[in-house]
Amino acid sequence: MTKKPVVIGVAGGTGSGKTTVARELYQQFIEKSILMIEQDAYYKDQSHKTMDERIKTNYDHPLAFDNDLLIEHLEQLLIYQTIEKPIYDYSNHTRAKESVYVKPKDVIILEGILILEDKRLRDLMDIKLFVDTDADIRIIRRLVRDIEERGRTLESVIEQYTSIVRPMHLQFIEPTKRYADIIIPEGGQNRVAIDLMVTKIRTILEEKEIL
Ligand SMILES: Nc1ncnc2c1ncn2[C@@H]1O[C@H](COP(=O)(O)OP(=O)(O)O)[C@@H](O)[C@H]1O
Ligand SMILES: Nc1ccn([C@@H]2O[C@H](COP(=O)(O)O)[C@@H](O)[C@H]2O)c(=O)n1
Repeated sequence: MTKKPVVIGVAGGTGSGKTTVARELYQQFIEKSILMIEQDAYYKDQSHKTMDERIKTNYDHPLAFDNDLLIEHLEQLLIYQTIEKPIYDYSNHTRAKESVYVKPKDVIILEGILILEDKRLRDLMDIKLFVDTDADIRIIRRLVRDIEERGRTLESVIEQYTSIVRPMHLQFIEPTKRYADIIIPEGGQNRVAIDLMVTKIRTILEEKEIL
């Protein structure tokens, strides 16, 4: 059997705890061979647009992402080739000038709001997770995070959430829950779900004779 990395998708709405879950899983396999890819790194480059145009962009629509590049990179990682992953700059709403070389590993964690929306991406995943957290908790978490880490104001987060993030979540993100193999309520604090996932990933790796 030809060796092939295991791909685990972690989807869910903004602030649901996707990154926290993905990092928990990452930590469990850090001694082995694991890497993490954030769909956010594949937001389309907007360096040719004005700041005003960038601020007004809908970042919660499937078309905001360069999934072609993301798929190309996943396919390279699946045949154990190194990729040059873009770095996203949330403060400037575009790709940073720098990128990062990512070496292939046996386990790939792919995390992002719309990773289950694109069938081509779903077809590349061995396990699909959806982190399910109530909208009130998600917006509180997002408010704090976007102000502390993404250079936003209270007013801008509220305006973006009500006009774009919420309706796009209902239209595009929530419906992808149906594609998940496992739905994880409350994310990173859900020890039972994390432990189950770790056991499952180990089994897959053993079956593939990777561990
Ligand atoms: N279970 C939790 N309890 C409290 N805060 C949390 C929890 N999970 C995540 N957070 C915090 O909420 C914010 C968003 O979490 P994150 O994992 O980045 O979500 P996502 O990647 O889905 O947007 C972060 O600041 C994180 O530290
Ligand atoms: N320039 C940008 C790009 C994205 N966003 C928001 O990020 C959210 C996705 O990231 P999470 O870590 O929260 O899953 C998404 O809801 C976009 O609205 C942004 O605000 N600005």
